[in-house]
Amino acid sequence: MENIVRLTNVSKVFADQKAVDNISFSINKGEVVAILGANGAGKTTTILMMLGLVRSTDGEVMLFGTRPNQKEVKERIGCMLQEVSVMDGLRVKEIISLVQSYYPKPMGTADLLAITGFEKRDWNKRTEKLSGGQKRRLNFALALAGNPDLLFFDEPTVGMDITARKNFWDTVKSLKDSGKTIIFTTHYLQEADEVAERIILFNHGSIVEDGTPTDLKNRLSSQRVSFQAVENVSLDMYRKLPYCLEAKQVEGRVTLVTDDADELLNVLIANKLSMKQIEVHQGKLEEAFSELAAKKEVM
Ligand SMILES: Nc1ncnc2c1ncn2[C@@H]1O[C@H](COP(=O)(O)OP(=O)(O)OP(=O)(O)O)[C@@H](O)[C@H]1O
Repeated sequence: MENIVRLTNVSKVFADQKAVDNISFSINKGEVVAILGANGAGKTTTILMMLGLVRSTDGEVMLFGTRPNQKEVKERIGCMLQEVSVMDGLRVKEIISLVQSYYPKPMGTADLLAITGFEKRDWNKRTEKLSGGQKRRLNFALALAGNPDLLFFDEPTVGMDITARKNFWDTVKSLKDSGKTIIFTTHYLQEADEVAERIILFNHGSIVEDGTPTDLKNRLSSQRVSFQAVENVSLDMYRKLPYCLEAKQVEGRVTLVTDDADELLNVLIANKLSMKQIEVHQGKLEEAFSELAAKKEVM
């Protein structure tokens, strides 16, 4: 597996503020990774260090086995940052062909149009005439113009409507399928849950969790097993079962809260409890985060 990003004991101090505190992680080719955390947790600073735009105070940041500020790295990365700023006075097609010209193997204009969903009639517009959504689309096109192997998106869907957001993430999935590595931040947890294969969770400059969305949900949130009770069994009986944390009943349907739904189902079956219409509900990422918030002051 080709290593694309490696951070080793990286810290960043701004004046008297420790923004990033001794973090380490590595990312392999083709991974789609979400960096999550509350405002000010250190996500953007970490991305800027990976882009070579901010120097770490301590530790080592390596991209493609070398320093991020090297030309051969810059030719392989693309980014869409939070601040939307594009050069005024140029037409969309001019700024795109300018950026394409910086790269040895840029993405073709037809592909860029198709991937970013730019309307051909907007291609001739001057950038200052673009709407907010069109400016974000232009930033997306500029991130892809060099046909990079590694893409960074810092809160890419802020200000996008629901359709634009869905199209954006569908595109990200197809970029992943074409072998690109993608790192993004978002405050929309559902996006991270649906798109990311891995979540790195920041809290006050440190990494507090690193795993798949399912890992995080299993580790941090409770699952529920619910069923239609066939026999009249008291809730206290369920509460005494191993792996059952809580039991409640609404209109004949029993819901058991558990930290291991598989084991609890085994126990229910071993106890020959008759059940109909069994459902297992996994916790949501929001619940996992609330649980962490209670424990570690995250989000
Ligand atoms: N250039 C800077 N100078 C001084 N302090 C900074 C600078 N950039 C970031 N910080 C501070 O570092 C901390 C981490 O900021 P960062 O922007 O990395 O957080 P974030 O997780 O991206 O937050 P958000 O979700 O709000 O974008 C914050 O306390 C912030 O005020």
